[in-house]
Amino acid sequence: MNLREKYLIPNDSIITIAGTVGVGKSTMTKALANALQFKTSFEKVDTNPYLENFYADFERWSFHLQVYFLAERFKEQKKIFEYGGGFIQDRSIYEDTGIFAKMHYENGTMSKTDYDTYTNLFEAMVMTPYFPHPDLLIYLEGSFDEVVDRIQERGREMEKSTPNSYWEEMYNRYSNWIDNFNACPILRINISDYDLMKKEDSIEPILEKIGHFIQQSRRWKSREIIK
Ligand SMILES: Nc1ncnc2c1ncn2[C@@H]1O[C@H](COP(=O)(O)OP(=O)(O)O)[C@@H](O)[C@H]1O
Ligand SMILES: Nc1ncnc2c1ncn2[C@H]1C[C@H](O)[C@@H](COP(=O)(O)O)O1
Repeated sequence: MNLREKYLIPNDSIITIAGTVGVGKSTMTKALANALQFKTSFEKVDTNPYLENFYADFERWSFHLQVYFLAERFKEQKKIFEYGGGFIQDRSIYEDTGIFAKMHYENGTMSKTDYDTYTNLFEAMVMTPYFPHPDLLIYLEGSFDEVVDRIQERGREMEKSTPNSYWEEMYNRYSNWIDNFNACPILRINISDYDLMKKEDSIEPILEKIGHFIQQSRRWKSREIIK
């Protein structure tokens, strides 16, 4: 019996990993996909044509970057839909609007006109049959110091040279955002409760929780349909 069967995780599940920059989403995405033999949907950082410019000048590039991310994420959503699930997704589309676009608008680094255009586009794209909401959003959380250490350790120059106040504001916004998030079921995991680097089998308790959550939420959904 493989791990997916052992923990009763349906093979058409869609699991999204959310959390602030550097918290460990990509690492978790790889580990879960590997354990479950699922496909992955990653954020492409190296080939993003706007990201470096954006970090150098938020005001000039924030709208361009948001539209780029939205288009990329929408293509990924469409792919997940066409495959019929069985995916682990690195970061949710909800974070683009709920964290990044909002933060830049509220800080004055995205104009109201651009923010309204972006929000209209987001709403038009999300209200389509191509948009499968995930079965589960896994929210990774840890202390601010741990997160900043990981950003430094990973070593992307554009992030290392961004002031800590940017990461701190993002960290606080994430905490408020997740407390009010209700678009799909959430499983919160603290990064100090597992260590995928040193203990490979620390994925198993996470798989157990995922199986439990998805079973429960699918039972709920089928009850709602019967009603
Ligand atoms: N469980 C872990 N223990 C220790 N270091 C980790 C762990 N998960 C991720 N890291 C390290 O933290 C950094 C950021 O991880 P990454 O998965 O790229 O984060 P994200 O995708 O959330 O930005 C990387 O250097 C990675 O090797
Ligand atoms: N929607 C976004 N707006 C601005 N910046 C974003 C957005 N989504 C991701 N990013 C940035 C943040 C990081 O520098 C890289 C990759 O994120 P990570 O959390 O490391 O996967 O892109």
